[in-house]
Amino acid sequence: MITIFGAGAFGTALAISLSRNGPVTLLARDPDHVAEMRATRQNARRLPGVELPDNIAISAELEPVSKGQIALLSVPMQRLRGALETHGDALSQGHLVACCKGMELATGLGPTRIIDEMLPGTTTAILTGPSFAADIARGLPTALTLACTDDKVGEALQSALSTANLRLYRTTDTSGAELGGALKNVMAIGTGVVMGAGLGESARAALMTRGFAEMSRMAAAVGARPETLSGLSGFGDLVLTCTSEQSRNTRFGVSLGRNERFDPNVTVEGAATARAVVARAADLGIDMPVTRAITALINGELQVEQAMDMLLSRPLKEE
Ligand SMILES: NC(=O)C1=CN([C@@H]2O[C@H](COP(=O)(O)OP(=O)(O)OC[C@H]3O[C@@H](n4cnc5c(N)ncnc54)[C@H](O)[C@@H]3O)[C@@H](O)[C@H]2O)C=CC1
Ligand SMILES: O=C(CO)COP(=O)(O)O
Repeated sequence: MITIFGAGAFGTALAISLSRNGPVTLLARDPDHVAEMRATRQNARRLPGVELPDNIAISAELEPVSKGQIALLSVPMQRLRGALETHGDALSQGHLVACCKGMELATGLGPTRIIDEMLPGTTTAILTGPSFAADIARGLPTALTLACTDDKVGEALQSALSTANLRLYRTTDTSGAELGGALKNVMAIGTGVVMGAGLGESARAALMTRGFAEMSRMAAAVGARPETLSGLSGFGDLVLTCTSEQSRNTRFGVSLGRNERFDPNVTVEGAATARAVVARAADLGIDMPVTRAITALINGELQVEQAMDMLLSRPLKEE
């Protein structure tokens, strides 16, 4: 039995996909949400229009996870620590797989580092890569990265979490995998701004490419492997997120580029993460001008024209 903690779009999509392999428990924190999903066999709040198969048990009560049992943590990044503070005891025996993308604002840590800090001694892993929840839920073909520092556990997780339509590639480089997923969301806000402000597809390609250079720079500074960044969790997810309006980060950026309001209830991981990345880059002593410009736009400190001037007026240099 796999436990999925967090009944948002992604947790629900993973529950649907994994229910092909066997029974799954999907945990929502709001009892009314649980009642709704049980009655309608849909998660209308987060992933409307997709049926929840019968072998998904829906609950608001987290039963203690037994030794070696798999638990996926699919809550937004900035909520992960709080969720572990509340439910750490019940989760501590399991193989925990973070399913969130981002960097914690207060500490600059990624999800596997937070799990390590909160539950020392647990084997942690992260499932990340290019995938929209709606695609996974519909059973469309998807490939993701499963990163786990313990390769034996990683192999078991890879096999348990792959399905006929969901193909997992394995690595032990958790820091590279979580960094790629965090930074691509920041770049997606930037490319959204470019498209929203009408700056064109050429500018979008330039931002993605120079953004990828910054992702690689930070990855090198923290000891992540370059091939992780050029794989599904880095380059792959950058391409998907920056080129599709299915992405909430992209849509948020488009609104920003058009000076339009954006629904504050929509999860936009890249916004808080951008601020965390700027602080982390300063600590590491690395230059990330694209990230800085995007963060200033998010913070309302720069207008689009000023951000473009700032980037375009930098000294010319070698690629
Ligand atoms: N939606 C997508 O297509 C994908 C999302 N992700 C990642 O998955 C993570 C979750 O995103 P979504 O599911 O899309 O967000 P969402 O906004 O659809 O849902 C978030 C869910 O987390 C729950 N939650 C928040 N705090 C909680 C807590 N303390 N305890 C229990 N539940 C809590 C909320 O009630 C909500 O149901 C994010 O980091 C996102 O980047 C990754 C790949 C695809
Ligand atoms: O992570 C995702 C795609 O891989 C989902 O992107 P958004 O969070 O921007 O919707």
